[in-house]
Amino acid sequence: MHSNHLLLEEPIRMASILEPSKSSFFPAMTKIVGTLGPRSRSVEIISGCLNAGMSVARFDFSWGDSAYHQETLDNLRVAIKSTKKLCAVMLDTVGAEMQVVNKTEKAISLQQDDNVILTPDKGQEASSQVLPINFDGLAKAMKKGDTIFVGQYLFTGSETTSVWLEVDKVDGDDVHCTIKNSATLAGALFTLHASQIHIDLPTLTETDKANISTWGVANKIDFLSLSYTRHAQDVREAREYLSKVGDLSQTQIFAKIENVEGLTHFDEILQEADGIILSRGNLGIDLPPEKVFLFQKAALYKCNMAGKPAVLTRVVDSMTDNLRPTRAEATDVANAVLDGSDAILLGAETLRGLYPVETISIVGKICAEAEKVFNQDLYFKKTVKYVGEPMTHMESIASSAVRAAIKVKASVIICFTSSGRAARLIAKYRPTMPVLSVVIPRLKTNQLRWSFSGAFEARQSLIVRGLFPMLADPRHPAETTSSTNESVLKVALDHGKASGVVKSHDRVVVCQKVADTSVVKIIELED
Ligand SMILES: Nc1ncnc2c1ncn2[C@@H]1O[C@H](COP(=O)(O)OP(=O)(O)O)[C@@H](O)[C@H]1O
Ligand SMILES: C=C(OP(=O)(O)O)C(=O)O
Ligand SMILES: [K+]
Ligand SMILES: [Mg+2]
Repeated sequence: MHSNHLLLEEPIRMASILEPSKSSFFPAMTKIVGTLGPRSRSVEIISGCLNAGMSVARFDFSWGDSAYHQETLDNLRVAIKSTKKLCAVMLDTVGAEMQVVNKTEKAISLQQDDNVILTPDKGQEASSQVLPINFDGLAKAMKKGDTIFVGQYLFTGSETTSVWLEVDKVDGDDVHCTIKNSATLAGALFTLHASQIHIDLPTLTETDKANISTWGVANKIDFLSLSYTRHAQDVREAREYLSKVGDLSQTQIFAKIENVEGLTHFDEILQEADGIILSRGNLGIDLPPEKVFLFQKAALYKCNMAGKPAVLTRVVDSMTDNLRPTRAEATDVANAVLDGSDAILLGAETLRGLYPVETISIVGKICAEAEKVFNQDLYFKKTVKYVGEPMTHMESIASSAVRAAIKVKASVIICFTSSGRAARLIAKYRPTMPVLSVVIPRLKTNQLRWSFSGAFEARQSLIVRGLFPMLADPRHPAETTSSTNESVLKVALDHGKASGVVKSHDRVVVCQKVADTSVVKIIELED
């Protein structure tokens, strides 16, 4: 797949664009996070999603209760077993999300130029005249002329179920608005977005804490997607909560940047978080449209240089109802890869869309094409320069492994790792070939019982571009003697051969520790 590496910066023979791509053992190096919901919760559909390339399943607690999500997760577990595809689990919080309280779930018609009142009085029934909301402080935050957006949960922006409101006046706790476009609010949940204001709701709400301490702990979630992260302190608090709530000290926190407040504090949030979700759904409304791309490019660059995974949302909204993306969407997915995304997160497309499996498959195909023309050479130089000298030993080993693998046209890099850190560092240099991260379990104790580490670390690499985890047999102790190293390497190579990623006579770069010394070695396979 990497031998015919093209560069956009060099003249491409136009006819070569038409040449079909060779199929690979995995759909793409870029990962796909799928939100599971009504349209994607049967074992059959989830299996389809896994086979199409979904490697992280997102459970969004803005919607549905924990029993509902548990049923979906149980189905996911069955699908993982039968497809033999690994998949990590992400719990997405509600956070500081404003919602319309519509207990009867009756459809509500709103007419352009009519008036509607937003009230925190949840006792009132939702109607064309009044929309009760879950937030007391809206009136304090709004003034005449401000805009408010009300949309169906995971609104796509192209549907007739979303409205723009303009604030006329604030009256006590109520906000009086003029409706700017006619729409019918139909569906289970409507969220509200008020442009560029501070919403005085906690980032981790009581509901979120309850969901994490029950569902999250019971299911040992790999990732917490922290909605509406606005400050580094939000991440610190979430981390503290995870460590005291049960066995979740290993859960990684992905900060969702969804508004201008989070954007303003991006650098400090990135330092605290394990990864970033660029939530273009909400952020795309909070920012002027002409600025969205700039945030995307700047944020992805920062994540890349920090070596932390970046996930981009809302790429193929129109596929919620259609089998093909628009041209703009198809191009957007490719640009996300060229800009440095690790993963693409699908929301409405998989949750309530008509074509969850097809969407994953098409997004994967676009990513794979973009990866082929990603200017690795330029990226590598930028990264090395950014890191500066003297490099840490590990950084130097990781970058050298990638460079060697490219120079000898290795088909794969095999990286031994226990914490996952070494593999992530290699991924940071964006090798053009897959990295098999061989996670060596470590025996650990919490003073009550013994267990092996490794499962979290293996699943958490499922969100990093280019990393493909493999959990080594715990009977191989994590001692770095040459005989244990050799036997694990043999298993890894057999695994690589069985899955088709390595063939006879291929070159393979191996990154491991022998005794106390980190080594990068190049091996040439025989038959
Ligand atoms: N159990 C192991 N056996 C052999 N080599 C290992 C093992 N764990 C890590 N390494 C290698 O040791 C070096 C240091 O990795 P380090 O980042 O300290 O480990 P980890 O990835 O577990 O955090 C890397 O070259 C890595 O590939
Ligand atoms: C993914 C997003 O958020 P959510 O789906 O949680 O509303 C987004 O805003 O892009
Ligand atoms: K959410
Ligand atoms: Mg959002």
